[in-house]
Amino acid sequence: MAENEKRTMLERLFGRRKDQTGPNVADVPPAPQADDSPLSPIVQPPAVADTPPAGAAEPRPVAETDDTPPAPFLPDAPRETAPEAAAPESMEPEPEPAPAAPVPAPGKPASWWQRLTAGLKRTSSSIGTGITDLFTKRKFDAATLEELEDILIQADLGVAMAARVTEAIGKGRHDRAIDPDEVKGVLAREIEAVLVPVAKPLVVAADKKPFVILMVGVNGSGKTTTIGKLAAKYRAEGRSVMLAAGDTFRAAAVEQLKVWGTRTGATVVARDQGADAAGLAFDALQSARDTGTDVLIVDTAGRLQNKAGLMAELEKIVRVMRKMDAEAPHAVLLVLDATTGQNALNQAEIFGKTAGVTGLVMTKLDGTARGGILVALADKTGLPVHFIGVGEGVEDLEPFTARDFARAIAGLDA
Ligand SMILES: Nc1nc2c(ncn2[C@@H]2O[C@H](COP(=O)(O)OP(=O)(O)OP(=O)(O)O)[C@@H](O)[C@H]2O)c(=O)[nH]1
Repeated sequence: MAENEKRTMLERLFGRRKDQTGPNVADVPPAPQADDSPLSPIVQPPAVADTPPAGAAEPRPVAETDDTPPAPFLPDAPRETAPEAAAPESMEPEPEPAPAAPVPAPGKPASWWQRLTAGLKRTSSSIGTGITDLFTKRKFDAATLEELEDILIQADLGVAMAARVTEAIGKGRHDRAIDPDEVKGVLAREIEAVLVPVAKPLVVAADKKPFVILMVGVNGSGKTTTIGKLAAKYRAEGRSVMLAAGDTFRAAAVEQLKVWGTRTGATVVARDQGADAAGLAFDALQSARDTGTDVLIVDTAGRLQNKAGLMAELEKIVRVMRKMDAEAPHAVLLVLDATTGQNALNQAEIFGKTAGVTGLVMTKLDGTARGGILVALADKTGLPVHFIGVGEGVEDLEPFTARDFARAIAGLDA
């Protein structure tokens, strides 16, 4: 790639003003006011006691939907083609999409490795096929190195990371024929080395009851879906779970959470649209304490009238919960949509500074050829990555493991 092209790419990737990214930037103030509206009646799970016990083989909520094709993205989900369209600026309620329900995809492979590789297929074929094409019947020289770097940049590994990996691959291999699998092997090792320090499980401490998880992220990033997947996971482990519908900005988000509550056997605490999210979180925490609930997961709005309003609301939620439990929330998970590409870096920076993010969940890795963004994130932020989402189904969320991810995106076997 020519120098000027690379500069243009650098500017495109990193040169944007911060205020052009993130949830909203308009400077229109009023944050939602506290209200006294009572908690809506707690939505009781249908038959929590009948829910499959720990270790139940299939946590899929609706087995009979197995033949249903995956639901399309909600209309407001950020797309790969329009990564900057993170959040419109209006306070007007958007048209209500049908609540996204957990949708097991038809004929999904059973093992995690198969699901992971299937989910990361777009990224791995872009990198893997690119490398195979590049190195078949060609020697390793400056031109192939440049092309390799381009392949990695296109997969969103980031310019700095791509340059580092390319350099490592090039070491001692100049002017000799090289097997594409050797290149993929070095690539996987380099990526794994970056990912190992951030691949940390989310430990639900048994002595924190409830263990409070606050979910943050821009609208459409997959917060509510991830909450549903987490609820299913914890319920399958035999824990009691309460969900607080803190995205009071969007009525459909509350409905969506209730669907997940019903399907996973988690209790849902909700209020009317526009209610004070911090008050709701406080009451949910109280209720979770009173009922001896193991895990409380608090949803939040991804879109408010502006970025400052959103951050103020998140700060208030944390402040208010700490009045009852000085250590709450015990985890603040930032949900990032992989299809937004480099914009995820800006979101990590903004939410990391203001919301006290303790870990990341990256969703929609199945919807992009640029899954390398997770490597760039690990490299730049060092934030722990707890889970990745590789599909809309309830089973498509798994703990993040460095080696598996690195080998999968390099297009190698387990
Ligand atoms: N393909 C794919 N789709 C996903 C994944 N995670 C979530 N989605 C879809 O992304 C869309 C948006 O997800 P939501 O969970 O509603 O996102 P949100 O962050 O709660 O959005 P708001 O409620 O608007 O703040 C839904 O259609 C989900 O099914 C994933 O890992 N892969």
